[in-house]
Amino acid sequence: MTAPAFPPPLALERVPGVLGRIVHERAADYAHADPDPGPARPAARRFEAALSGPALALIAEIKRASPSQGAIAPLDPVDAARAYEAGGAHALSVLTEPRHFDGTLDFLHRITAAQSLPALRKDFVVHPAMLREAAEAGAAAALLMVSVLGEATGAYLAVAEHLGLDALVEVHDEAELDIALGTGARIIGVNNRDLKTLHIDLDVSPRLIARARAAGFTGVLVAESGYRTPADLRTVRGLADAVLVGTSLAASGDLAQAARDLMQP
Ligand SMILES: O=P(O)(O)OC[C@@H](O)[C@@H](O)c1c[nH]c2ccccc12
Repeated sequence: MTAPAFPPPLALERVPGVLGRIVHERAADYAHADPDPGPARPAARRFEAALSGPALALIAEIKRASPSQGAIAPLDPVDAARAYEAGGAHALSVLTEPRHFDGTLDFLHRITAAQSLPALRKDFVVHPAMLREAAEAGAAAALLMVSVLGEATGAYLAVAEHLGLDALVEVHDEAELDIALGTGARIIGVNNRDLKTLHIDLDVSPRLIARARAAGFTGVLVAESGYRTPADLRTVRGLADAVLVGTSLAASGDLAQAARDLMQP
C-alpha cells in the first residue's frame, strides 16, 4: 500500500473561540514533528465493530478536566477504563490533550496495555504525527474534527486508514456534516456542544443524525456530549448507534454504576 499524500497545511486562523486557542497550542506542540505516518497497518475496525450492534452502544470517556467544567475528577486512567468495562461500556474515549483536559498520550498506552476495550484517541488532531502516535499507543481509533480540519478532513482520514485506525469524524452543523459525508467516513459523530462557545443543545444530534440517514449514510452514527440521565438519551434511541459520554460518568464517583444507570432503557 502506498502512503497517503501528506495532508495540506491547515488554515487554523479561521477557527474561532475556545477551540481556536486549543488548536493553535496543539499546532505549536507538533510544529517540528515528523509528518511521515510510517508503515501501513491492517485495518482491524475494532472500534467500528464495537459500536455496530443492535443496541445503543456506550463510548465512555476518561475525562479529568474540561474547559467548561475545570477539574472533573482525578481519575486513574486504568482503573477508570476497567470500571467502564465492568459497567458495560463498548468502547473508550481517552482524552490526551494536556492543558485543558488534563490528559496525556501516556494514558492511552497504559489503558491499551491493561485492558481490551477499543480506545479512541480524543485530541485536537492538527498534524499527521498525532495519528501515528495514536496507532503506536494501541488506539483503535482517533477523533477527526471537521471544525478544525475543514476540507483537509479527507486527507487526514486517509492517514488514519493507512495506519489501520478507525476515524470518528466529528461535526456540529449541516455544512460540516456535508463535508464529512463527502469524505467517505464510516463513523460520524455529532457533537451537541458547540466548541466555539461550549454551549450544549441536545437537539443537534437527532437533527443531524436524521439528516445523515436521509442522505443515505449507512455507517455508524454517534451522538456526543451533554448526556446525564436515561431521559436525555430518549432523543437519540433508535436513531444513533452509540453515545459518547464523559463528564456525567467521570464526575459520578462510581463509574461502573453510573454507566449502568445511564444506559438502562
Ligand atoms: O463530557 P460530555 O459532555 O459527556 O462530552 C463527552 C465528549 O463528547 C466531549 O468530551 C467531546 C466531544 N468532542 C470533543 C472534542 C474535543 C474534546 C472533547 C470533546
